[in-house]
Amino acid sequence: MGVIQVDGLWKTYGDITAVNQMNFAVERGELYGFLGPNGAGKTSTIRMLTGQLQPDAGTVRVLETDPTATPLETRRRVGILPEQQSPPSFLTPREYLEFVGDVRDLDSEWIAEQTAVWADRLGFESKLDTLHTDLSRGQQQKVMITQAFIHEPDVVFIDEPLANLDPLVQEQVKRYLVSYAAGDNAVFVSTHNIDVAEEICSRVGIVADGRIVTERSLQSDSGERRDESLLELFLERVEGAGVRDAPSLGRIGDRER
Ligand SMILES: Nc1ncnc2c1ncn2[C@@H]1O[C@H](COP(=O)(O)OP(=O)(O)OP(=O)(O)O)[C@@H](O)[C@H]1O
Repeated sequence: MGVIQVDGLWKTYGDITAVNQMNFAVERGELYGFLGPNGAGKTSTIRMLTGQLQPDAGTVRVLETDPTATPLETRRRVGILPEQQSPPSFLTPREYLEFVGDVRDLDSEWIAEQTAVWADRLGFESKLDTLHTDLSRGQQQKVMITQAFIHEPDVVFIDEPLANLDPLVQEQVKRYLVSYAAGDNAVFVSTHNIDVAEEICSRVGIVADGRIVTERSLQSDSGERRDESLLELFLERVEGAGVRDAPSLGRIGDRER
């Protein structure tokens, strides 16, 4: 069984089927990219994997916990960087990371040390005692990345990890994600950035209309990365699934062929 195991997952909102018989598994050591057009069901899936949303059917296991039955246990053991979320405006990064450490029962000295390590790594030392409301979007994203990793979880879920980051920090974060997964952890990244997925992911699942339409390993057996374009595969599979929200993809794909 994978550290993330999804079988027959199903979620509807009224008449809309957001997740439709989704199946996949992620193993330790993988940096798994979850790719799909707008409305494909990625956020709904992540929310069910992290105990924030109840499925209508199917089973989900994360580190052998059941996030639908014991969401707090799952959330204690994983890191989560949700889509477009900011740290609380009325706290500073130091206060917020202390709070995160408290919630996770971590030693306060250790959290203080880790806060310094992460502030140095991502370059927000000078902002540690500034209210989040006075930080830029990118500086807030650095704090959100820190809270997802600070307790060294075995599994991390990240929605658009590089949003708002400058190119230098993007490179650092990409390298960190690769090395973190390689350290016998699993990193699950939802992104629209196909180039980044192709660069850092060891495997991707392409989602369309609420299900995985294809999976691809991005490393050959010899460990070399493959030559075929992930963008081409994405366009072909998403169009093949007849996705409602992607009417212009054919034109983009035709131009590139
Ligand atoms: N709370 C909700 N109520 C009703 N419909 C919803 C709700 N949340 C999502 N949906 C619908 O479910 C479908 C899947 O949405 P979801 O947010 O999971 O997609 P996504 O792949 O994360 O999209 P994006 O890439 O645009 O963030 C969409 O059609 C969306 O409109």
